[in-house]
Amino acid sequence: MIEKRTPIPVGDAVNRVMKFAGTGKIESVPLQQAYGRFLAVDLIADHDIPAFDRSPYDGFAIRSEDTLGKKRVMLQVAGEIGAGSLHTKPAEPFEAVRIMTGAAIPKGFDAVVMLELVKEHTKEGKKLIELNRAYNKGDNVSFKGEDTQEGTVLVKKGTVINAGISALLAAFGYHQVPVSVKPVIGVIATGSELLEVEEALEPGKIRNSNAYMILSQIERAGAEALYFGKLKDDFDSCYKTIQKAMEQVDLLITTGGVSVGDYDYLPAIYEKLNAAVLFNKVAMRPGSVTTVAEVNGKLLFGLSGNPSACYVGFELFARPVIRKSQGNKQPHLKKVKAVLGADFKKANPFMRFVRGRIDFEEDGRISVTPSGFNKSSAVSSLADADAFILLPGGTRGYEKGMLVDALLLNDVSGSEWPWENIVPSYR
Ligand SMILES: Nc1nc2c(c(=O)[nH]1)N[C@H]1C(S)=C(S)[C@@H](COP(=O)(O)OP(=O)(O)OC[C@H]3O[C@@H](n4cnc5c(N)ncnc54)[C@H](O)[C@@H]3O)O[C@H]1N2
Ligand code: MOO
Ligand SMILES: [Mg+2]
Repeated sequence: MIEKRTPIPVGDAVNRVMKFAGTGKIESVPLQQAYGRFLAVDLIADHDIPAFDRSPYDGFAIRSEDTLGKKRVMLQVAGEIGAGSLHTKPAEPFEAVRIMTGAAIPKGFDAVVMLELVKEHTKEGKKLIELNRAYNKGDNVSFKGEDTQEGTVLVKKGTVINAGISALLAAFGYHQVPVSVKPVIGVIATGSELLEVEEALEPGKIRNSNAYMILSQIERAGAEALYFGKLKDDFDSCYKTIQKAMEQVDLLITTGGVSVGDYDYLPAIYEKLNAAVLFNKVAMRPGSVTTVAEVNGKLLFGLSGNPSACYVGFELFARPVIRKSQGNKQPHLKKVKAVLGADFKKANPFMRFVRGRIDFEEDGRISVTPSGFNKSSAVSSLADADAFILLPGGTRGYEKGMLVDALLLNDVSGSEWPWENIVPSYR
């Protein structure tokens, strides 16, 4: 008798898995290696930016009171400073200092005149400038703290470090950056039909594409992959390799062998490992066979052998665990509204995650169109997919032009649990 599996809703399955997302350790890495990592502390401004009033232009620092109510005024140039240099001589009435962009406004001066608005003269070996209007205090000054003020929380712990955050880390002196240690994710492909990438095709065999797909997905999710190779559908060798691999990783992903076929050994392996199966059937397409089990607090993901199902299973269940374990507060795929670019007239009781491509239309709308052959076994449509078209299960199909939800695959900002209140647009 074939074992009967009870499908659970996607949301319930995600919640079950997320309970086991650990909290990772912290390490310190050189700033140049911090891009893409998860920041492990709040980044708080410990000084104002700018830290001093400075000139936004190449020109002259002046005392605005010397120009008050005047249409024409001559000032004597008392010095010259580039960015990084200081002018420390006390300011005298009717003096100006030639100043470059970024240089600190010298004490006693309170406005800047752009070089282009000044006429320069020399009289008895002295440099003079002529202004043709009055200036107010603060004219053309970049003020201390105008960008950000001391004490401001600029970036929250758990955020993925982007180029802008790298700039802030540098600005606040983070030569070494505290980041979450990347979890190590093991990958094992199972299947007697699998050939190595470099092997020639043989009748009935296929090349192992899932492993390399998952290795890339692990990298995109922000973890470290450890590849254990491919295995034949053989209970003993699969059991031994999985058991040993579990000791070396934080989380293990297998592909294939989780369904009900004669050579689908993963269910029996979970049993022998004394693993608690969190679920072995999810009400979704593709990826309904996705199984997750837990041994001694470590998760074992049994992703489907079918490439599209495997891909979807990773993004829905493994990605958020990887991100949450690094302190990220928005570990799930970001959800946006998009106009459906194709018909899905056949109703399906399960929630569908169709691989799609996002386009920004000229009228400002976002559209999402299937990226190709749409079966669980499809591999070609994954190449062009940058979103999942989320089609809730129900008794009706979907038509081109309807507003649907799409989950973004390349976005790093992510989302808190995004599957609340998903209502098909025809309701
Ligand atoms: N009687 C039933 N049969 C099947 C059911 C079911 O409920 N009852 N579920 C189907 C669904 S849905 C899926 S999805 C697949 C899942 O199968 P497995 O996870 O057990 O995977 P395999 O049987 O090992 O392989 C399935 C398919 O994928 C190809 N494959 C496997 N590994 C790779 C790889 N590394 N790279 C590329 N392609 C791979 C494999 O050759 C098979 O074609 O079961 C259905 N059957
Ligand atoms: O797990 Mo299967 O992918 O539903 O086709
Ligand atoms: Mg199978």
